[in-house]
Amino acid sequence: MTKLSVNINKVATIRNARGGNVPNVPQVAVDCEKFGAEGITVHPRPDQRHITTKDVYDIKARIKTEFNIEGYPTPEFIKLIKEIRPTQVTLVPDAPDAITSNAGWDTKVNFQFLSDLADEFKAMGVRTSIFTGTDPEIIEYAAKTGTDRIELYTEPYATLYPKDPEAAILPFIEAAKIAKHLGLGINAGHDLSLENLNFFYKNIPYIEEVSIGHALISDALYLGLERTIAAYKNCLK
Ligand SMILES: CC(=O)[C@@H](O)[C@H](O)COP(=O)(O)O
Ligand SMILES: NCC(=O)COP(=O)(O)O
Repeated sequence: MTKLSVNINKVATIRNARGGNVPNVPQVAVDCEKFGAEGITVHPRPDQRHITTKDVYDIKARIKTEFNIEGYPTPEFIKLIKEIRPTQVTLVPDAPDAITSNAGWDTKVNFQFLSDLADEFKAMGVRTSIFTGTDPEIIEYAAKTGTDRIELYTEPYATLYPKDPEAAILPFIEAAKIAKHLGLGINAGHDLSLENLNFFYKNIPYIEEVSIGHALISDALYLGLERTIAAYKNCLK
């Protein structure tokens, strides 16, 4: 079964536009769970432009499913993970001013850094996932760090999918096979949508979790959150 973790960054973007508490971000997290989400994902960024540090504590206090916190492992981020102890930490190599995540780690170059972090998070009982592309060598080095999982960066899949679905999925099928063979759990995310999710799932049904935010929250403007989450879960069958 592939779990759906709803990324609620964009809900915080709307809230922050006015500086008040509308929409109420932790309440939206609770409601996503009520509507069937099997996890909540947030990606607090250094400029706190959407999810704030306070949101992370407030969400942790309210949700009952899996909490996935994504981010670049600065000392502040590592401290947050130590205090919150989420279900999963996803390490992402974003520069502080990145508009959004735009690449996976070079796990060869950053091997020692990532290995030390995987040790540290695993010792505190937090599942670790490393954001990667599909290059086999990158995945081999990810496995050597001792990480529990990788998260495949699916933007290249989403971009090519409308033109050539078979070509778009091929590197992901190969990458997932290698990761599975190496004993890694596999997550996926970035730009997954109602248009491209089912094809991804059908080709790699053993993906453990997809985290989806931008398209899902956009769809919810038309369909409402409850129908939207049901529609996304329907793509994972
Ligand atoms: C790690 C990843 O793929 C991202 O999709 C991310 O969590 C989204 O971040 P933004 O919502 O800030 O674009
Ligand atoms: N890890 C990917 C994520 O959480 C959401 O990415 P997106 O759906 O907002 O592109």
